[in-house]
Amino acid sequence: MNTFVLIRKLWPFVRAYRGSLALALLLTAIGALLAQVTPLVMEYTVNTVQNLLKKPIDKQEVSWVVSTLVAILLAKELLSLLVQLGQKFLSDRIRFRMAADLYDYTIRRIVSYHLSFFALGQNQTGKLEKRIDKGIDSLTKTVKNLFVDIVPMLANAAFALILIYNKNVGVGVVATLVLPVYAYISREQTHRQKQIRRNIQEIRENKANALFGLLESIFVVKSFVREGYEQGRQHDLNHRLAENEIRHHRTNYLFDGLKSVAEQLGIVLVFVVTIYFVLNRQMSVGAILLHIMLFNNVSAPVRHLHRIYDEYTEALVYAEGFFDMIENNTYLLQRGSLKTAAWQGHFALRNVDFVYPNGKQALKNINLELKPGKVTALVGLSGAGKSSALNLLAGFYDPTQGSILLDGQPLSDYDSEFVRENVGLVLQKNHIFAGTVEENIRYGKLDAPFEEVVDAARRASLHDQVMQLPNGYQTEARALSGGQQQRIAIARLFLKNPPVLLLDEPTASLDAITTEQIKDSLDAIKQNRTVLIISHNISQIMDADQIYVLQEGEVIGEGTHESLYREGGLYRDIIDSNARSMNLTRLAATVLG
Ligand SMILES: Nc1ncnc2c1ncn2[C@@H]1O[C@H](COP(=O)(O)OP(=O)(O)OP(=O)(O)O)[C@@H](O)[C@H]1O
Repeated sequence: MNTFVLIRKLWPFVRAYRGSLALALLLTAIGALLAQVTPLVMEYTVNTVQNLLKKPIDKQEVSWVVSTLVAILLAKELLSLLVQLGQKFLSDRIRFRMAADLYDYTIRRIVSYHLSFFALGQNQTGKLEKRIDKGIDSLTKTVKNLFVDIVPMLANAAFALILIYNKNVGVGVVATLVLPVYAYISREQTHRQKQIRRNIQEIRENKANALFGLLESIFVVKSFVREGYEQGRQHDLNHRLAENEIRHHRTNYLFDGLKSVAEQLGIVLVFVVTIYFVLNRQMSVGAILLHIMLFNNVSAPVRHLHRIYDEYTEALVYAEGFFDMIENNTYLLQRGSLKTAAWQGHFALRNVDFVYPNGKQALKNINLELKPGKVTALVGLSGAGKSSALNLLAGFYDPTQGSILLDGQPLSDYDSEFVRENVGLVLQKNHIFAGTVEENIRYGKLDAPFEEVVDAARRASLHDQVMQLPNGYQTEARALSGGQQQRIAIARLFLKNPPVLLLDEPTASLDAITTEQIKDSLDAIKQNRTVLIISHNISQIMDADQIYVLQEGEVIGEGTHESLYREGGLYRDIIDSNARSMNLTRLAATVLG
């Protein structure tokens, strides 16, 4: 990414603050002019003092000259202070507000992406978090550097150079000569740092991700006594980062030293040339002080310019990853605008192939239908592609080949929010947010009164257990057991009350009695809805109106429980295994007597 592209991408975010920017630039010009006052006053002082020394001391004249100079210097300092305060205030306002806008925009973009975006290795939680944070931080710094720091510095250096040239072209040329040397050293420095910076960025992302992973899996780490192994993995990353940081800093010190030499050389040259003119009586003694101070006004900003350039090149590296992430239209849900009141909820997959972003083909030439008001079940061994099919129906992913129809129209023609509003999901791993039980259930219907939340919890066989908790519905939901969390997800679904239900192992982590209660509740809300259920629990499968048997991503059988069982094959094997694992003979003998 180059500067032009970066400014073009940043401009939409900066535009809102163009008034503040213009004001900051105005203050900049005033500040740069003020910075030249001191050298001029010093030149005048030296020359005046020299003239005063040539004649007998006139106390009145001396005190007038001294008080005037003190007044000018104090007034200049006061004005400079006000200008700097104004600049800092404006710069902070632009920076922090723009950071907030960038965060808003990033969140809006990211939550609208397809799940396939989050399935990519480079987009794991920790890495994304680091990229967003570092990206926004670098960009806001860049705006401050570009619009608030660089311009004042350049203005200051330019005004000082103009003044030097105005005084003497020879001294001006000497002062200017140092600049290309400076620029060359800075460019070399940046060039050498580029790859190191990329390494640092990559390691930082991996480190954040590894730390997230470690904290998330702390139970597994402890149960397998893998503390030492995990420490080793973190240690490698930390040390690789440390080595790169050391190389980065070492290069900086070296080049900073070179630049300091160039600057000192400049001062010596300006000094020598000015002395030459002074001794030839072409300049006053005050010119020595004036030129040295003006040269300082040229070199000081240039010295800072490198810091800015440095931060800027770092920002370019981070900006690249950041904009790649927030401008990724490939993962934006491309959906139409269709919304229909005559919703039937008839879904159909037609010759659907689906390949995950990592290249794994999960579905091959799938044809299946979810009929309105009917219960459809997907059965198959682990990894057969059942959840993948459900993900496609929920619109989380798009098929690689083939089409998904909803009431005869391609699913992609529908407004995606409209479809998701009408579809309720209970997944294998139901995410419970940080928050109370009440907040987590209410997520199904944000404006639901408390009574409705309680009613949903009752239907999900959760209410009684919640009431036994010391803080009832105000208990932190993540502190509940796996089965209780599963029921929070089911209560959430009851509250949402959608016409289509997609259930992936809805009772996976529940005990037998709760499973039966939930089954009854689900049976009650299944009436007149389109339902898809995936379950390894045969009692939930047998009642389905239509069952599809999946094997290695393909539909290998369809029908009712009875017809599929008669056909034999995988379905029969699954049912028989289920029956055997339940030890049906003994169970029947004890239960039925
Ligand atoms: N996010 C993913 N990225 C890549 N491959 C995936 C992803 N999710 C699933 N797969 C792969 O796709 C195939 C089908 O997985 P899927 O989860 O659909 O199976 P399933 O029938 O639901 O299995 P289970 O009964 O164990 O839940 C598997 O081989 C799995 O490894």
